[in-house]
Amino acid sequence: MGVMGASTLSLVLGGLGVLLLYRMLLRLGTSARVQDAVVVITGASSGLGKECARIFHAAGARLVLCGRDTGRLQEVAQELTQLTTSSSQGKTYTPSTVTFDLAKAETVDRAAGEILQCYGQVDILINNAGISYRGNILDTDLSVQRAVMDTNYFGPIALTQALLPSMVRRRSGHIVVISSIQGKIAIPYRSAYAASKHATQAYFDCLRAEVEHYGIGVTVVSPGYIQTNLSLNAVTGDGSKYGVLDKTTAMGRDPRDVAKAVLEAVRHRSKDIILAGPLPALAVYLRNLWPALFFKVMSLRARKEQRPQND
Ligand SMILES: NC(=O)C1=CN([C@@H]2O[C@H](COP(=O)(O)OP(=O)(O)OC[C@H]3O[C@@H](n4cnc5c(N)ncnc54)[C@H](OP(=O)(O)O)[C@@H]3O)[C@@H](O)[C@H]2O)C=CC1
Ligand SMILES: CCCCCCCCCCCCCCCC(=O)OCC(=O)COP(=O)(O)O
Repeated sequence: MGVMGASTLSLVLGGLGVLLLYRMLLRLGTSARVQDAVVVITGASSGLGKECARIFHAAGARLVLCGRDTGRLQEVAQELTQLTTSSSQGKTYTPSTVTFDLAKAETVDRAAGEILQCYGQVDILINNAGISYRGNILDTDLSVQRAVMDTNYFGPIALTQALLPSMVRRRSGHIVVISSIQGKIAIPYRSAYAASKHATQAYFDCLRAEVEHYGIGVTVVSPGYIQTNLSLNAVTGDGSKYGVLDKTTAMGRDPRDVAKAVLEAVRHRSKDIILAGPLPALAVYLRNLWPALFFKVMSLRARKEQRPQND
C-alpha cells in the first residue's frame, strides 16, 4: 500500500473512531433514569407485559400495572411486592394496579384518571397489551376486524391521548408501544392483526415527530415471535378463540430477553427497534426494496398454508 493509501485508511479509521465515541457519549448523555420513574404497563398480567413489570420493578420503577383481570394483576403485584427492597441504593416499590378493558373506549378515560391518581404523574407509558388473530379475510366478520383494531390500536391510542397532556405540561415523558414485525410486513391469514400493527406504527411515528419538542420520546418496538400465550388467546374469523399454542410462538424468544431489550430501549430513548432474527429482518428490507419479490413469496406462503393451522 502506498503512502497515500495508508494515510487515507488511517483518516477513515480515525473518523470512524470519532463517530463511535460521539455516539457513545450521546448515548451516555441521553440515558434516561428508570429508578423512581412512574411506569405504566398495559397487559401486565402475562407474557411480555409481566416480564416488563418484573424488569422495570427491579430497576426501581414505581409501577402501575394494567389489564382486564384484577386477580391476575394483583398476583403479579404481590409477587413483586415480595421482592420490594428499601435500601437507599436500588430502592424498589410496591406496584399499583388499574383494571380496565382497552377495547371499551369509554373505560379508558376513567382508567387514565385512576392511573394519574396513583403517583400524580406518568413518566413512561408502555402500551404492551394486545391480541392476535388467525383467519382468512373471506371468512372473517367485519366485527372481528373491528374488535382487533379496538384492542390493538384504538385502545392504546386512546390511553396515550388521555395521558399525553400531563406529559406535555411537564415537558417530559416517554411512550413505548409494543408493535410487531407484522407492523412492518403483512403476512397471510393475519389481516386484522397486521393491519392493527401497521396502524400502530404509523400513529406512533406521527406522534414522535409531533411531541419531540416537548421533550417526550416515542419508541416503537417490533418483535418477532415470543414465547407467550399470544397465539392461545388469538381470535379467529368468527370471533371464537383460536386456543392453539403455535410452534412459532413456542419456539419464539424468551420474553425476559425481549423485556430486557425494552428496558434498554427506554434507557437509550431509541426511536424504533426490531427484535427479530435475520429472516424477518430481511423480509422488512425486501418489502421496501423489492416489493414484487416479497409479494410473490407471500402469495406462495398463502397458497401453501391455504387453511390456517398450527404453523
Ligand atoms: N408473542 C409474540 O409472538 C409477539 C407478541 N407481540 C406483542 O406483544 C404484546 C404482548 O403480547 P404477549 O405477551 O405476547 O401476549 P399475552 O396474550 O401473553 O398477553 C397479552 C396481554 O394483553 C392484555 N389484554 C388483551 N386484551 C386486552 C384488552 N382488551 N384490554 C386490556 N388488556 C388486554 C392481556 O391481559 P388480560 O387478558 O389479563 O386483560 C395480557 O396481559 C402484544 O401487543 C403482542 O401483539 C409482538 C410480537 C410477537
Ligand atoms: C430470495 C429471498 C427470499 C427471502 C424471503 C423472506 C421472506 C420471509 C418471510 C418471513 C416472515 C416472517 C414473519 C414473522 C412474523 C412475526 O414474527 O410476527 C410476530 C408476531 O407478532 C407474532 O404474532 P402471531 O399471532 O402471528 O403469532
